[in-house]
Amino acid sequence: MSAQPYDSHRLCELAGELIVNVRELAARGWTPATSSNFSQRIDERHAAITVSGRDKGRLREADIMVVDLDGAAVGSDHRPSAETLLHTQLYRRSADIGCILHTHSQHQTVASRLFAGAGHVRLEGYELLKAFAGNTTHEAAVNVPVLPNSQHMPTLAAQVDALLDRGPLWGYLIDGHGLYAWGRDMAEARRHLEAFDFLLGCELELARLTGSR
Ligand SMILES: CSCCC(=O)C(=O)COP(=O)(O)O
Ligand SMILES: [Zn+2]
Repeated sequence: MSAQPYDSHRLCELAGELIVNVRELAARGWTPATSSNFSQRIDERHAAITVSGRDKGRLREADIMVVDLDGAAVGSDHRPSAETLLHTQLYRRSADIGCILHTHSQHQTVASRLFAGAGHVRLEGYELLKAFAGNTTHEAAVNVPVLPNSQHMPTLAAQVDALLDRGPLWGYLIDGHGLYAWGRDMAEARRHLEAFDFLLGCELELARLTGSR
């Protein structure tokens, strides 16, 4: 029997962390109807990712599989997330990215619709902007890009690559779809995801109260 081409202890640890965190996010209603996908980097060539179509609220070890950074399944007959390329492109692009969280919360989805025309949501003046790694002041604005939705992952991946060429990025929205957020590890990715969701909720509420959109 050939050994796995990755550290299986590390996979076990990462899978356990994914299960706990994904279930918590699902309990908030951020992963409706089997939507959303989640991954963690195992090493420079492999990532653990959710199997396509699984109920993220009941995630268990069998719902997590390994892919290489081209998105091909490693040692599994399951189909990885339909959006695997959006994960692997980020792992390929930066060795600093260790965890990627994609959710479909109502804030994320409604904000993506409302701001699709503008192409981004400008987050400015919030103390919580300091939640984003490297942001030391509430004075720095963060633009969350909104990409047109597509079922063609290479099209989306090319747009994300172009955004990354322009400067630091912690996440992006896809119109009518949801949010991708990432970080060095689960804790940082989750902090970014939660900050985005909260701040998008603030923008929606402000738009409602002021009738500005
Ligand atoms: C029913 S949700 C449609 C697909 C999607 O957007 C998603 O996040 C889940 O896809 P996966 O293949 O990762 O289950
Ligand atoms: Zn999705």
